[in-house]
Amino acid sequence: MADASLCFEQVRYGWDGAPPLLKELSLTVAAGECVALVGANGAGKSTLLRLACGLLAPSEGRVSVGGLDTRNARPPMLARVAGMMFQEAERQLCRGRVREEVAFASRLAGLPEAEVERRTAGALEVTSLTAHADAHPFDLNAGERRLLTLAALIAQDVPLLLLDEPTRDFDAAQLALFEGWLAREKSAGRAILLISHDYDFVARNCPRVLHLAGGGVVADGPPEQVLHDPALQGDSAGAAPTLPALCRALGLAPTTDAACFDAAWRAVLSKSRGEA
Ligand SMILES: Nc1ncnc2c1ncn2[C@@H]1O[C@H](COP(=O)(O)OP(=O)(O)OP(=O)(O)O)[C@@H](O)[C@H]1O
Repeated sequence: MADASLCFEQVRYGWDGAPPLLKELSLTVAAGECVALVGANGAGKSTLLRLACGLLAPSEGRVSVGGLDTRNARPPMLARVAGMMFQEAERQLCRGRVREEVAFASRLAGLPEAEVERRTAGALEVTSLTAHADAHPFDLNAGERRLLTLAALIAQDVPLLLLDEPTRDFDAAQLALFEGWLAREKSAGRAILLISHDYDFVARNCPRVLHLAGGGVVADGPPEQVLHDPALQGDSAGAAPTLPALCRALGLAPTTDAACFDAAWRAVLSKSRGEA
């Protein structure tokens, strides 16, 4: 897989007329990492993702993807390295048929038609959308529309994926499908930076979490650590993940792993039975 690294160096960015939203922000995401970006509403998470894919350019500092400086690289070059899923799926849908939407980026990249069709069929299958291939994207339900944006990214086959609240429209079956796909992509070495307010989802799927606040990354670590930062609990739309919260309430070491929790709790129970 091509170089998937993402690097922010001392990045500053402010929307027109507003005070700087991001200030001297530095971070890296390496190939094979699945990193969650969390923080309060308005902290600048979506803005950061747009900077990461080159839709926005930093006022100061440097953003690079796969070694390309986003300020200098041409959009077709960036599109070979990074793909983005927007927070509102419908905002990025631009074709009148599901299969056309999935094929769009590969066609734009000038791939041979046989390859475009192979990728499109594969992506529709992975996302369980084959039966909807000839539907209009706006005739899909919200979760299917979200899966359609995922299918388009799968067909684009880029090493770095930027996903803005990817799970927000999913029902339980769609979420399970998405988490299965995510696990396979992680082991294939794809780099993923995703925004989520669902901390249970983050705890299950992202070994590294970045907390964005005050224009910078204020915490960077495993979910057990970052998602329990009192500062995050105070200002975020999310809620502490259930399992570590339960561990804390029961006086156990926090874990996001159900089997570890089960073993620790059984040990406590058998100890208390022995003492009784
Ligand atoms: N297109 C825009 N034009 C001008 N200002 C914008 C634009 N998009 C975002 N902003 C400003 O940037 C701030 C941060 O927005 P952003 O969407 O990056 O935050 P966020 O952390 O992703 O929030 P949320 O969790 O609610 O999605 C907003 O409060 C808004 O004032």
